[in-house]
Amino acid sequence: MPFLSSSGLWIICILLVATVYVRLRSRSSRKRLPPGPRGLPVLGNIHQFSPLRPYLKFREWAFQYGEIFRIRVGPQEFIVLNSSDAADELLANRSKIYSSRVAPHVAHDLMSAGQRMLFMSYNEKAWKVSRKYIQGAVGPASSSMERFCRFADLEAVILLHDLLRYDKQQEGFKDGISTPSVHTDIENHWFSLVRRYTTSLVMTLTYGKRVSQIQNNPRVHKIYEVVEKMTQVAQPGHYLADAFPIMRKLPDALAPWRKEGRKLHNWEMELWGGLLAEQQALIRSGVHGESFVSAYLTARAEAGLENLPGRGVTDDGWMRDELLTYNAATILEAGSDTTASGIQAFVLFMLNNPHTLQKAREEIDRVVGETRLPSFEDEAKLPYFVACIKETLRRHSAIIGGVPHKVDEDDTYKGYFIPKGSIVLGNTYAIHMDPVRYPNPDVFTPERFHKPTEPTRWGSGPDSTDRDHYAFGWGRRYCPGAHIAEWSMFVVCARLLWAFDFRNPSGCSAPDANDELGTWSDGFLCVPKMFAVEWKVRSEAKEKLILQKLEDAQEVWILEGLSEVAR
Ligand code: HEM
Repeated sequence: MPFLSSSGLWIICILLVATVYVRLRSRSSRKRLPPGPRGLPVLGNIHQFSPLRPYLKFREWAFQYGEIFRIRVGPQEFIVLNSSDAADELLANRSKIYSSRVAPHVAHDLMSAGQRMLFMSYNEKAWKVSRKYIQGAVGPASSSMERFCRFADLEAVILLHDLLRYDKQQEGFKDGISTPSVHTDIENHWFSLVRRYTTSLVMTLTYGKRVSQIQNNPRVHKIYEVVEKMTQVAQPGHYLADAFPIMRKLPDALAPWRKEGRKLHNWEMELWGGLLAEQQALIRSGVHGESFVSAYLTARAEAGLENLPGRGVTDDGWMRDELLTYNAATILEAGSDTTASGIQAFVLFMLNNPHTLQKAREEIDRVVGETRLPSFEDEAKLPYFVACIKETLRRHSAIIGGVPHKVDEDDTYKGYFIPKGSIVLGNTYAIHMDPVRYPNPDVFTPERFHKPTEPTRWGSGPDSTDRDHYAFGWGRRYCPGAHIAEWSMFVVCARLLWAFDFRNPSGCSAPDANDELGTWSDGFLCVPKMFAVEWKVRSEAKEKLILQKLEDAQEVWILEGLSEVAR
């Protein structure tokens, strides 16, 4: 059978079968699908948008087709919702049937061995169990928020101190030597100091271990490498086997992605599995801090299940080791770069809008004064500053394109048929840039959210129809870490404004926040590219206070008995 040796012919056969399948399916459905651009047979619209920046094309199509449009990626139907009304109605009000996912085959089945909850279907027991525990560890319950606020308060002091020291190291800035506005080495850049803050925080909540230093810390850098790799591998269009399920039946010799996916699984498990094994050893030795994983392992051991290797959940709902380690990993991954980039984006918008920066700083100075740091308790008295954070999340949230959901049953919306199994995407970018809902959407305008006489309402309020923005998604897949993300942005950004006269180094101008391609990275996480900032402390008194708070923080770490994450 010489023809079988040609992978090209195999692929053609498969594509032909897929074409026939798609044609038959579309003929059998006489119902009215939403409008959308014409695509190619078999491939659909896959060639019409950049898989690394789909949100730009999706916004154009939103203008053209209105609040709902349909495209096809291979055989996969893709319904895009471009108004907050449509997204609220389907993804929130009808979330019982709109909360699944279409898992990318290579990223989920192979790289994650089916254990990454972000990709799991709504009806999977493993998702329900995972969601419950993650929500408990990082969600809005008062016990987790109390723990989070205690550690965030201390970690934010360390960040201030790191930036004080960082400024002193950047002699080039002070001498007026021009510094490139785009760096490639994150290791010694202030971006990594913000990453240290977010990663240490989620590491403490998850494993009871701190990250005191990010430089020369390959393990912590690897968390970011895994996120980068995973989001790249999961990108629609990256593998034909994701779009054409029939290709998954090919033998190993014709399916190079299979070997690659399994290799990636082993690579990431060196990190995640290592963290779990260390925690198990600590528990056995009786010396371990308070954390999500240690509390879970202790409870599981008390139920007589100390050793529970393997994947998934038991019949009575206990997570086996590999699912547990992936859930811990999910908190580390989802809670690190997203929040760090939110803080970096805030700094970028402040540098782009000096009058806003001045107004927010004046509010903070008025409420806080010189002799103490801004704290969580100041929130109600800082409505303009809170509005600046909301506007940052509206104008450019890290997951700018939204995370696709899948619908589990046939449905209709305003007369349009939405077939079961379609991917349904809340088009966050188009919604956030809707000129009716947000006049002059390109312009950074915190005033649109500034309501000084009303109590503070964060994006994470319970009612999705009454939200200021949609940076955290919708319905039953709504981001469980939204509260801690917003609170981190609150405490860190307030302290940055209070402590530093941050500005562009002389000879550099801030990157233009409206330059989508030049200033923001591409990919699933669309975050600011590195840019230079001079961190100049605003007064000696403030510097002294930061140094004193640093000593207090270090005493608390010792009292809490928090160990350091091994490098
Ligand atoms: C500014 C920071 C953050 C942003 C913009 C963000 C945004 C999002 C979005 C858009 C989703 C998908 C929602 C949907 O499918 O409708 C999501 C899911 C998720 N987020 Fe966040 N997030 C942030 C921070 C965090 C933090 C700090 C954590 C945890 C420590 C976290 C944990 C998760 C998890 C576990 C999911 C998956 C939920 C599921 O699939 O059921 N996120 N996030």
